Amino acid sequence: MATRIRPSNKRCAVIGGSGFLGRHLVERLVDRGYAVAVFDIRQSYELPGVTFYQGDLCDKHALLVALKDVSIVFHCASPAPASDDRALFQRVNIDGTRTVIQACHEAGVQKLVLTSSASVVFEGTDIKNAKEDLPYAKRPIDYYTETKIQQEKMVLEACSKENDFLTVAIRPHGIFGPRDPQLVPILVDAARRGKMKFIIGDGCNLVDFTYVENVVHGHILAAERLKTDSPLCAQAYHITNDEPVRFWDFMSQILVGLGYSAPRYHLPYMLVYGIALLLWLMAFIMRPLVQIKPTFTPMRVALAGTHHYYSCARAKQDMGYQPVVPLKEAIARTVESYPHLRKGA
Ligand SMILES: NC(=O)C1=CN([C@@H]2O[C@H](COP(=O)(O)OP(=O)(O)OC[C@H]3O[C@@H](n4cnc5c(N)ncnc54)[C@H](O)[C@@H]3O)[C@@H](O)[C@H]2O)C=CC1
Ligand SMILES: CC(C)=CCC[C@@H](C)[C@H]1CC[C@H]2C3=C(CC[C@]12C)[C@@]1(C)CCC(=O)C[C@@H]1CC3
Repeated sequence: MATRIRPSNKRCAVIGGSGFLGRHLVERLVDRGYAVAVFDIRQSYELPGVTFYQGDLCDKHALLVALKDVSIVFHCASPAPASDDRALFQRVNIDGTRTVIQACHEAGVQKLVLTSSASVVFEGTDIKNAKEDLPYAKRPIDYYTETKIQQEKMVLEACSKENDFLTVAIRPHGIFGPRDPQLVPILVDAARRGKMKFIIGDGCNLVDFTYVENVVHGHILAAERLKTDSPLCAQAYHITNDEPVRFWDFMSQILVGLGYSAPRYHLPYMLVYGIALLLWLMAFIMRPLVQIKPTFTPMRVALAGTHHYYSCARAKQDMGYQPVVPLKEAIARTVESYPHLRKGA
């Protein structure tokens, strides 16, 4: 029988614990009796049982203070994909993750759980029910993804049974839920500016949107099942809701739930992609003179108009993963949690 960690004896750290996913993870860990250290460049809340350490993960000395007596580290810090800042992604996701690994070694941490991303294999074209053995994208869709690939490789390569340091990577996709600063706010902003009338393509493309509590569940299972003799060592796992949904149906359900109209008019995918590419090029050329942030980036159009959904069979098999909140319930909870974004609010 598999041995179970006794949470009350365990101290873990969540790097990026002030963020959307990180905070949900911290709350669940506290519920399960873990003592949690949060390490983040900002502190966004307070919670009994949680100690906050404010600092940059590129600073090993600051990290070492937070990792004292910690046996499990969850690394879910990253600059936001929308920042599109190559140097920042390189510094935090690559150099910073190397520093996290070094700090883990020096502090005697036994397990490192990385929040990677399913997009490490996405090149902007259809992905249907992909397993984890799909090769990394040769042409990643943006700098963020480029650095997530290198980050994942680095963490998995650091796994060493001899040195009693085990690592695993979780690849979520399209995380949503209460307090998410990205998905729902971007969507509502686009609706309020009259930009959510159109469906890109035929509207049939299937995508994984994953409720944050399911992603948290996957992380905690991974940490607790990661053992020297388990198949999880140095592996990556897709964690999804296991209910791929039409991208535009999902968007429509959120919009209608918040009182906005669902998109109705179809536009050809290639036309919109071409326009987005042109706008991106213009913004790039004019960068030295003026900073423009177009809503329609080629990356967003690709996300909105292609299939991208992933199999979580490996997580089911190796760690007994099953989503704990089904999609319908997850959408209802999410809509409920944004009263301030309702139409007319
Ligand atoms: N939101 C999504 O749909 C998906 C997210 N992910 C990954 O999940 C993780 C968490 O994402 P979210 O919670 O959505 O992002 P978030 O932006 O809400 O949280 C990231 C946290 O990292 C912190 N951080 C950033 N740079 C830091 C640094 N140099 N030192 C210390 N802390 C730093 C931020 O202050 C923030 O609190 C990220 O690694 C992201 O790549 C993966 C797939 C999908
Ligand atoms: C599944 C997955 C990886 C989701 C990531 C979340 C965001 C990338 C999406 C959240 C809101 C989406 C959105 C668009 C693209 C993708 C998102 C930013 C559009 C810009 C697509 C073109 C439109 O018609 C407007 C959309 C607004 C919302």
